[in-house]
Amino acid sequence: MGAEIINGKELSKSLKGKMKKEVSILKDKGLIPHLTVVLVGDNPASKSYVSGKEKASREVGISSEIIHLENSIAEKDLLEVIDKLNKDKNVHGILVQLPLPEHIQEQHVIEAINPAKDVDGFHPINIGRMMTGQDTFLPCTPYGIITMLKSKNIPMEGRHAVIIGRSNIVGKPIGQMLLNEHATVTYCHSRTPNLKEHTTKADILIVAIGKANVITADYIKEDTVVIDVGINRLDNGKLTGDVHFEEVERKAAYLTPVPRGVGPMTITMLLENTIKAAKGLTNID
Ligand SMILES: Nc1nc(=O)c2c([nH]1)NC[C@@H]1CN(c3ccc(C(=O)N[C@@H](CCC(=O)O)C(=O)O)cc3)C=[N+]21
Repeated sequence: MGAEIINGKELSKSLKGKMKKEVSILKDKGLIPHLTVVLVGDNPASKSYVSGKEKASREVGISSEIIHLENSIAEKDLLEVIDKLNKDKNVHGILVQLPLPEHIQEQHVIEAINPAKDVDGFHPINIGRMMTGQDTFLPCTPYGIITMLKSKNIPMEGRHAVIIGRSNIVGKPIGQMLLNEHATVTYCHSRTPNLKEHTTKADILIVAIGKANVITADYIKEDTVVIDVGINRLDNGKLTGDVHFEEVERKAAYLTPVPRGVGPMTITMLLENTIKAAKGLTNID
């Protein structure tokens, strides 16, 4: 037995193949989707994610550009850069890599992006549209998770989804999106007493804690679908998730690996959102 592994890297590959065809049709019509990524400072993890986004864009024929700014840039100067991109007709998608330096308020930056170009889906207008079930840019990581579940025809309707983590970019939105798919949703977080009491009732368990290997087999019942959103770099340089893979693999029905799980899907959904932005399909002004 053992869990079926949902390989995000392979699923990404097949989705990117389809997108490549779509982009080439758009190009024939004179429309080249363009993504601008704004990177502030020299955080090594951010740099590596940004180059992953650039590589994936290239693979499907999306034109992408990185604007690299000094760590010391003033908030008002960053907002000016965003304003220029908002006004540039050739820029369809804008992504400001997070986290930002401490002297910059992330929320100011997120709210400065034109919602019609907000391919991260972080703008309050897009969050509101997502919560009310309207067509919009869905945040990439949760969108990737839903896409992984659908790729395996895993039912969500009436299932009990338990989420560990309540960040604005993963925990909160994945709960809302699962609710839109008619799941019953429980949110857990760092102040939840008796975490196990909740996780052992989950049909679908979304783990976004940010601590290596904490979810062991005793946290789940048999046949749970376990989605590991954690990315932890160990001292030996290896990447690992929040889920103890070997233990949970023996008990779960499905499990996503780290690496090659949710991470690559996050980038792939960003490409989907960029194509959507280029086509101007969201009815956002
Ligand atoms: N505005 C903004 N939008 C984001 O979407 C965003 C962000 N800021 N800040 C940071 C997080 C993190 N994130 C990841 C993307 C790809 C992988 C990924 O491809 N991971 C590979 C491994 C990559 C490696 O080896 O380092 C994998 O899991 O297989 C991981 C993490 C996007 N984020």
